[in-house]
Amino acid sequence: MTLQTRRHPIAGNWATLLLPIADDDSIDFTALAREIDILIDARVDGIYSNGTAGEFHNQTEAEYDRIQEMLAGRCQAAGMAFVIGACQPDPVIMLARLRRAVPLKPLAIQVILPDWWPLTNQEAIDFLKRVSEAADGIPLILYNPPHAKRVLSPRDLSEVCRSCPSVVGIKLADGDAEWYAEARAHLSEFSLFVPGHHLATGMNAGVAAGAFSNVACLSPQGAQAWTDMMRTDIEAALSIEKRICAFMDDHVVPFRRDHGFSNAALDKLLAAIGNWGPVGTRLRWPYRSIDGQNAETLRETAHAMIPELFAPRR
Ligand SMILES: CC(=O)N[C@H]1[C@H]([C@H](O)[C@H](O)CO)O[C@](O)(C(=O)O)C[C@@H]1O
Repeated sequence: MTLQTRRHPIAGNWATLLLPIADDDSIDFTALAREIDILIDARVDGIYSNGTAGEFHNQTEAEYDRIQEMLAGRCQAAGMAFVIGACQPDPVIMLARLRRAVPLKPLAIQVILPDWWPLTNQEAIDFLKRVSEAADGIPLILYNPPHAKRVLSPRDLSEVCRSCPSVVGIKLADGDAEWYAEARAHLSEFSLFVPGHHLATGMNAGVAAGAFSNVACLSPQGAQAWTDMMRTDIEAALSIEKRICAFMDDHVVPFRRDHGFSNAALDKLLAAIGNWGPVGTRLRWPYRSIDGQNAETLRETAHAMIPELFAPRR
């Protein structure tokens, strides 16, 4: 694979699977199947499992298998692109999850760097090399979230990923103008995935290929229309982004900043505000969930601030 060809066509608006959790803390697989079908009908660019919002860090191996088989089966039947998250803080479990994802033939597999003791760059390279071999030709996306034990700079990411040709994309948090300049300098050969609410900025900067997106949590179909708009009218998309960011800053981020809720709790709140499918706000023990009543209150605010995300499909 040459530097020019590594940028994989995988791009655009990716909707995350959020786990419907029943009162007894079990996963409601009937609701999960319905959720997948709704996302397929929303005609998003793709669906992915087991990001942070999909609570990959809090499920059994049997549950992991059942989620991935359900996603793969329904997406393949509908011709919908899908990505599997094999992410797990423990490298041995992560490698085993990846091996079980390979036969399901996802478009790509997401992994994180092992996340208990932080890896050196050389250890990260060794990890990605073994993972690449096990992936058997399926492209990899490295997920380096802002809350990782080690958040790598664009320069370090380039050093780590360059020698592993299977790594075609990186999902990360973006930053200021200096970060964008560094990303342009070091990471142009990779497909970069930025936070959903910064996608127009990332695309306008020529840096982002897409997002595994919190905006899709709020409205899968609205996020898709907004993403499509970026290709035809970036100025209009940027102006919508300003209002999305204002909504997040004023009404969603305070749950984390002031009350300590997790990112997954925020993403589930967004889905409950959007009210598009059978996803409640409940997270699995021991994580705290945001009371669903907040979604009822914030729905009107979201519709007033960003009506474009809730407009019926044209
Ligand atoms: C703000 C935002 O878009 N958050 C999204 C993040 C970011 O894309 C990622 O952390 C890179 O910053 O990915 C997820 O957590 C995920 O993996 O489940 C979904 C979540 O909605």
